[in-house]
Amino acid sequence: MAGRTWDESDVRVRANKRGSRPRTKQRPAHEDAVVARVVAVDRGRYTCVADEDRADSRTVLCVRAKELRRQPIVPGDLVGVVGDVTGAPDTLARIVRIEPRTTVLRRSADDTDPVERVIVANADRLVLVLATASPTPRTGFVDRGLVAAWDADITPVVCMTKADLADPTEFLSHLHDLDVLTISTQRATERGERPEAGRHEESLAISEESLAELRELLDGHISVFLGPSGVGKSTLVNALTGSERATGGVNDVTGRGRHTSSSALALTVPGTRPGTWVVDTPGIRSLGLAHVSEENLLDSFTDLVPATAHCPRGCLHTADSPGCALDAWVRRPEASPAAPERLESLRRLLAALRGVMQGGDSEKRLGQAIT
Ligand SMILES: Nc1nc2c(ncn2[C@@H]2O[C@H](COP(=O)(O)OP(=O)(O)OP(=O)(O)O)[C@@H](O)[C@H]2O)c(=O)[nH]1
Ligand SMILES: [Zn+2]
Repeated sequence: MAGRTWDESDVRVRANKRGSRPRTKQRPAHEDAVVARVVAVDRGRYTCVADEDRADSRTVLCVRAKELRRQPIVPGDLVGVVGDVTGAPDTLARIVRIEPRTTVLRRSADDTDPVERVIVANADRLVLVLATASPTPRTGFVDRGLVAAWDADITPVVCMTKADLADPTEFLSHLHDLDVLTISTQRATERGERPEAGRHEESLAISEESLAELRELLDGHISVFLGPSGVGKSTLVNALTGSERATGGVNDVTGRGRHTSSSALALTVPGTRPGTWVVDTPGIRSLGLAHVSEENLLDSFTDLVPATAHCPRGCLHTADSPGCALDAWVRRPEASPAAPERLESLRRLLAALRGVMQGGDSEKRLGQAIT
């Protein structure tokens, strides 16, 4: 079929007798649609898993119905699908409806494209992956990720990889005063040991204890993994999902040589219950925050918020704001040792957001400031 362009008219629409969608008055059309989870999007083709929580769950390749116009459909979305939903080879079904989303993870503007994009729908965990060492973990990445997660009503998790190389405790103390789930993972072999002879570095094994803990944390959730380059994110995702991102999985379905590098991909996690998904975000190293309001930004620094009650009215909370109560707050004897650094993070992010609002080269500035 190479070279041929499919469109909706190619689809033979056939009533589906096993439609599992509840019938409601609001949706008279497509009563026979089955509910499917979007797992990958590639040039107008949507790879979906129909009936994800049933024994007969299957992968169905879809196009979108014209009536959906240009509404984004992203991994994590639950959609109503009609047509041939058997998932048999060479079939193509049609997405006719996008179910209401519980959450939306956005990525805002980079400097060449001012449009804010939805990356993942319905995620309820944002796993910020950092390494204890090589590369050195940066608090700015975490602070920024926490803002993005809380702004989107998603529970953040900080995952420190390579615990075999260094002790994650000190870095994690940065999160001391915050309501954040943390976990650390490490390789299976002993510290300093070299990979087995003939074994490629990339196939490094993650310890079974680490994986069991992670599976428990992810069970029943839709979790987006995000991390700077080299932290071991792919190693983890591959170990959890059993997929080799660059080569396998969806490609069997879409028939593409390689998954498009910048889009997200939802993968199942063997050993967890149905409905558990890990969303890998290749190519996305950090989240722009241009869409986050200043108020939400401040609110996500829950450890610092109480101090602002003592600020003068209209305080901008910058280092040179007269009477800003934050400086004294982070130096209280009972404040966490990480507090001054958190304040710096907050001020960097505020400055970046304000730069954006004044019409600056947003993502670039945010990127330079934070990542
Ligand atoms: N010591 C140690 N090394 C690890 C661990 N996890 C991953 N690595 C190594 O870290 C390197 C980077 O791992 P990747 O999984 O490719 O990292 P990534 O975050 O996906 O980075 P990109 O491929 O740039 O996106 C590889 O050489 C891995 O073998 C770990 O727990 N301990
Ligand atoms: Zn202030």
